Amino acid sequence: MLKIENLHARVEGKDILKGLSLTVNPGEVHAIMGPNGAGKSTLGNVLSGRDGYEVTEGSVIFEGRDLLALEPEERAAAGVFLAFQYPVEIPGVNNTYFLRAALNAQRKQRGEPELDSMQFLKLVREKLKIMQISDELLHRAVNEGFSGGEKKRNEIFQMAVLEPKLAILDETDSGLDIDALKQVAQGVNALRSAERSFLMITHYQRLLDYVEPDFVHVLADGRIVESGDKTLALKLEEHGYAWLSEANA
Ligand SMILES: Nc1ncnc2c1ncn2[C@@H]1O[C@H](COP(=O)(O)OP(=O)(O)OP(=O)(O)O)[C@@H](O)[C@H]1O
Repeated sequence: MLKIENLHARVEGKDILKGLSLTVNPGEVHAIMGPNGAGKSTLGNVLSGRDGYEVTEGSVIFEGRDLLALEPEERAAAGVFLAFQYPVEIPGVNNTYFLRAALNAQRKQRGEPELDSMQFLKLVREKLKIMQISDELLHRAVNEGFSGGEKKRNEIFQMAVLEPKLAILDETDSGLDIDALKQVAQGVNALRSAERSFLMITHYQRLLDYVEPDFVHVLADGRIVESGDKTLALKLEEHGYAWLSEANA
């Protein structure tokens, strides 16, 4: 589904990704861990096509297509979703309206018919049920005045509605209380399927107690330096990243 080879990327003239390679097959959940400033968010931003990130070398093939050649909205329509580390507030824009506009823009790009308000409402109700969340946040402006946890839950709800093929979650667990963490994890698990893959950027192994990854990778200094199963996350929790450099020395 996703094949990243020797990816190099630069931000503001600074090299951040320095030869990152990663393959994700359909249905797999990959956790990306690593020290602060290693380039984890940069990876998510490069994949989603955010402005200001310059790819200087390497390739990214997504479902047989050159992802880097696509515009951000084409990537979204192709099924790439990024849940932001810091979700943005859009004052004055109703959350439900925003979601419907986003979904319909993607459907239009794919040549699918747009959903009218009744069809959309039906979809929203289904998703609210699956995600086990109340509709209270939907009536407010996008993320405006939302608590940190509410913003993260809203991101997961957006993901549920947009039904991406590849979901990149950038520290979606940070700042969540225990109940919200379980709720977000439950949402992710409900969306796991044989066709949908996840890249979960996280600092904490506790998320992985609830969403069991198929693979755990350590991203350090712009590349993947170690990969393993979920026991790798437990070792990192116990010993920290220094252990890895010592073990590899
Ligand atoms: N827009 C930008 N302008 C300047 N430097 C940037 C920009 N975006 C990222 N960087 C730099 O790139 C490096 C990698 O940042 P990135 O956010 O990808 O790291 P990270 O692994 O996600 O870190 P954290 O765990 O702290 O969230 C950092 O040194 C950061 O300061």
